[in-house]
Amino acid sequence: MVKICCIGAGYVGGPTMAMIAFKCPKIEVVVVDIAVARINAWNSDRLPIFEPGLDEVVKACRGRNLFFSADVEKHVAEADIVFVSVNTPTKTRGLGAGKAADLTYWESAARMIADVSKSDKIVVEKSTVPVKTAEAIEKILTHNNKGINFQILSNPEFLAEGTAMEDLAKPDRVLIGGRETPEGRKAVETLKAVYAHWVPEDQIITMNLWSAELSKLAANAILAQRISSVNAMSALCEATGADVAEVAYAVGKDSRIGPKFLNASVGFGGSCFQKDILNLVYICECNGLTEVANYWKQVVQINDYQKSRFVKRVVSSMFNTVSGKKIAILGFAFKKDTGDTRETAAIDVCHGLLGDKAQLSVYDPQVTADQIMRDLAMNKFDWDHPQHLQPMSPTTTKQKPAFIFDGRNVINVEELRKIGFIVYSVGKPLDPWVKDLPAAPPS
Ligand SMILES: NC(=O)C1=CN([C@@H]2O[C@H](COP(=O)(O)OP(=O)(O)OC[C@H]3O[C@@H](n4cnc5c(N)ncnc54)[C@H](O)[C@@H]3O)[C@@H](O)[C@H]2O)C=CC1
Ligand SMILES: O=C(O)[C@H]1O[C@H](OP(=O)(O)OP(=O)(O)OC[C@H]2O[C@@H](n3ccc(=O)[nH]c3=O)[C@H](O)[C@@H]2O)[C@H](O)[C@@H](O)[C@@H]1O
Repeated sequence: MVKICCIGAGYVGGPTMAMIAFKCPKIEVVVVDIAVARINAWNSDRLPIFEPGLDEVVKACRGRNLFFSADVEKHVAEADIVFVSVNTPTKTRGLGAGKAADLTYWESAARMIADVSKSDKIVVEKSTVPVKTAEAIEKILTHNNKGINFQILSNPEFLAEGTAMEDLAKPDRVLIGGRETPEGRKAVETLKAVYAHWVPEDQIITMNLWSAELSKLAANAILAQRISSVNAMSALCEATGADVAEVAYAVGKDSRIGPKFLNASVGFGGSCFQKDILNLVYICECNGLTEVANYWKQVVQINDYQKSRFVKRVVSSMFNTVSGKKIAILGFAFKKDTGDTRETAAIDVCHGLLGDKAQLSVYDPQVTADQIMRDLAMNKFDWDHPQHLQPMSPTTTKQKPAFIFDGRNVINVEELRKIGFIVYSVGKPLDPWVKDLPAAPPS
């Protein structure tokens, strides 16, 4: 029986391994993590992450051929294939801070694999990593040469949160990169055989290691670029009376472009798009490709612009101040069907509004109040200007007129206008109220 161990029981490790166990009953899969609370949650009735369809798959396999354990070293030592699915966040300090990927977690996982291994292993990069990481990992693994053969494969993950189980069950493609040596090719075939249990062979693409590593960064950069492109258009739509949904529909009908990922929004969020593009920017800079780096940087800059544009719309619509005004924020996670708040646009929007002293009530069915408070904790209360000393205008106490600002274009504008709301929707023809206000007043 092939034994798989996955280091990292997060949004990728958990669902991915659950799907492998589900589709391959003869393979034993153990997901390990240093976060004991997370492992306990995976072993409980309340899984640590919310994903539609995940509960059912975990329940079908847990205790059969799917296990969650905090005994990291034991299960790594016993495995034939070790997936590494640890976090690779943006570095916050040192060389490349604010851009480069922080590979601390990856490196410590690799050192541990090297230390505890007593048999040959295939080590699979599941985390999103800078191109050429496999070379560094190889060096770590073979540093204390104990006569053990390690083959490194790149097998980036393309699932999106909220649809992870669907994406895993029917992936557009599975990508495997390996060394172009007989041992490398053999390792690629071994991993391919795992996915071939449910993925058609022509959808399992194999290539060299560096192409596979870079393909992941490229895919995320191009997806995010589509959103920034349509969001840039949304600003022009508002200025001209065009409707971004109509424009996106017309553009997406071109079969060369396609309809997906053209929804204008308050900006993309999530743990990966921004981090992966910044990482790409850093890699370009390190390779002396300044123009290429600047090109991709612009995708993130437009995303930041879209978030601040949204906040400015809210503030300027409500008489240029939201101080003391009650604002309900519906939805806090970075997209629907997830409780993940990492890099959610809602944090920036809330910070922008809190900066102008708005009173926020935030609700999201998948996010706890504690989590929201933690995410917003960076705000400082303005002690010099206590709110109770500030005069309340009649409009702030009565809360009229009432406004709705739709950063997702999901509400029925006409119905809400009928019952008296002033409505702003990203990229849509402007409400007469908003129309005469500057799109982006000076901050
Ligand atoms: N979240 C997503 O939708 C996707 C994420 N990715 C990539 O997958 C990787 C993981 O992402 P997530 O699952 O979202 O992160 P996560 O933060 O949810 O999970 C990572 C887990 O690794 C554990 N960990 C860290 N160092 C460890 C060590 N040395 N030993 C054992 N456990 C360790 C952490 O405790 C954590 O539970 C990242 O590189 C990300 O870019 C790729 C595709 C989709
Ligand atoms: O590497 C990763 O982590 C993953 O990143 C994204 O997945 P994810 O971030 O989970 O979710 P998306 O559906 O891509 O949405 C990202 C953000 O873009 C926003 N978005 C998406 C689509 C769109 O048309 N408009 C738009 O604003 C979403 O609301 C969300 O805030 C990619 O879609 C996955 O393929 C990739 O594996």
